[in-house]
Amino acid sequence: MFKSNFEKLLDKVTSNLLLEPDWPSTLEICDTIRQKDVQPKFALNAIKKKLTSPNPHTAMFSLLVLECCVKNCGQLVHDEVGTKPFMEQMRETIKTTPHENVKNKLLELLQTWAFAFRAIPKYCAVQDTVNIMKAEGYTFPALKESDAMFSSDVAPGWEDSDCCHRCRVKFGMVQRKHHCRACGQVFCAQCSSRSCTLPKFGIEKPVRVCEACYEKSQKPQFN
Ligand SMILES: O=P(O)(O)O[C@@H]1[C@H](O)[C@H](OP(=O)(O)O)[C@@H](O)[C@H](O)[C@H]1O
Ligand SMILES: [Zn+2]
Ligand SMILES: [Zn+2]
Repeated sequence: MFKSNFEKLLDKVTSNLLLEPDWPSTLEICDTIRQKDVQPKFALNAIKKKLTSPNPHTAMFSLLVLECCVKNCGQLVHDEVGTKPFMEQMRETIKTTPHENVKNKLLELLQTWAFAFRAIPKYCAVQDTVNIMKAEGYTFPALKESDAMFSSDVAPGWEDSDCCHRCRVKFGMVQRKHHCRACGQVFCAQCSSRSCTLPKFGIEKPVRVCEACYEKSQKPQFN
């Protein structure tokens, strides 16, 4: 029977023959969702089905796929995961899974998502679910705030101007233009002499940024 690229990839990364996660294929799954080769609802239902597998590897690997999709596919996936029905199914899985590591990982994920979505009212079902489960006596692991950084954004396009966005010096033969990769504005060399990584844009190597964006990068912050 015909299997889409997404389904083939999902079978591959949740195979009980895998000894460790197949991250390249897992990220490829995120790409199929982001470029809309597969509907998020369909993809998440397929992942949820694998989550209830009696095989511990399949169940755990499908949970890692879910984690990766929430981190990398942005609103496309958040709009499904942040709903009451999805949260009900996660609660049910925690209550019924025979796999202790799956239960613990799912508790960790619910808490991370609740923190990441704390300022987004439409996803309040996540925090509500955490609150209900705490009231039911479930203990959640310590929150690792760094896990709550989702890189679903892309870096902004570059602006143009005849003067520096920060100090207003005019550009010319000597005073050259430079662009901040974080805000896309144009600056003189002195106002954009810093560099840093931009994980939220998937930029893992240090790139040129302006003073203001550099200062912001030094403080913890989430979307
Ligand atoms: O080398 P120049 O001729 O000044 O050209 C500038 C550099 O390529 C800058 O790269 P950078 O931001 O990495 O410095 C770029 O941001 C500007 O838009 C260009 O005008
Ligand atoms: Zn300047
Ligand atoms: Zn900037």
